[in-house]
Amino acid sequence: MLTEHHCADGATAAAAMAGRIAALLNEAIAARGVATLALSGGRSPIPMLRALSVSDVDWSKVIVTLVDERWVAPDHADSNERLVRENLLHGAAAAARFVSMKNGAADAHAGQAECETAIAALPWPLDIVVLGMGEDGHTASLFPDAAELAEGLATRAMTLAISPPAAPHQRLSLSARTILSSRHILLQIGGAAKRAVYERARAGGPVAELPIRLALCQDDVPVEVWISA
Ligand SMILES: O=C1O[C@H](COP(=O)(O)O)[C@@H](O)[C@H](O)[C@H]1O
Repeated sequence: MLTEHHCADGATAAAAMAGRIAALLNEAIAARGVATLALSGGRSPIPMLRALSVSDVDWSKVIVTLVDERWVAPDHADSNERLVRENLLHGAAAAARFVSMKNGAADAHAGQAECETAIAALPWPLDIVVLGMGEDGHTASLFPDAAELAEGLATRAMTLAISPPAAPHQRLSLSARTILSSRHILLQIGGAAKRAVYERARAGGPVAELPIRLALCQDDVPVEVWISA
C-alpha cells in the first residue's frame, strides 16, 4: 500500500516525516525492545534528521545504519555517515548504536564482504527504511546507468558495491531484496523536478529505467511518501 502525504513546504514535510519515524521507532521498541532504522544520505534528509534528533525516543534502543554509502572517509564532506552523525546522532540521539557501511578496505568492491557481515548482524527485518531519490530515478545507490544495477535488483545478498558512471565515488548499497524485506519504507520527494520523476515512476514501467519503482510499484511493504513543493 502506498500513502501520500502532501505538505505545503519542505520544512513541514521534514517535521511530519520525523514525527512518523519517531512513532514507528517507539512502536518497534514497545513490540520488540529494539528498533532498526536505515537512512539515506544526500542533501534532502537534513531537516528531517535534525527534527528527528530531538524527538522523544529511547535512543539507547535504536540501531541506525545506512541505505547507501559513498566510498569516502567518514569525515569526508560526501560521507553519508558524516551526514547522519552531524545531523541526527547528537544530544539524546547519540545513545543510538550506529552501524557503518564503510570499512578500511581498499575500495567498495573489496569492502563489500565486511559491509555484508555488519549489515547481516542486525536484527531483521529492518523496521524502517528511509529512501531518497535522485532526479535520474535512482534510490539507495541503485543508479539506472550503473553496470551493477541488475545485480542490485536480483541479488540475494543484502548489500552490493556499485560504481555509478555519472555520480561521484564508488558506493555500497542495500540491495532491492533487503529494502523490500523491511517493515516500513518512507520516502521524501521535494521540488518540481523530483515530483515529475516520482509521478512517472508511480505510473509504472521497468524498474531498471527508474529504480525507485522497486519501492513504488510493489504491494509487499507499506510505503509512505512525503511530497512538498
Ligand atoms: O547519492 C545519493 O543521492 C540520493 C538523493 O540525494 P539528494 O541529495 O538528491 O537528496 C540519496 O537518496 C542517496 O542516499 C545518496 O547516496
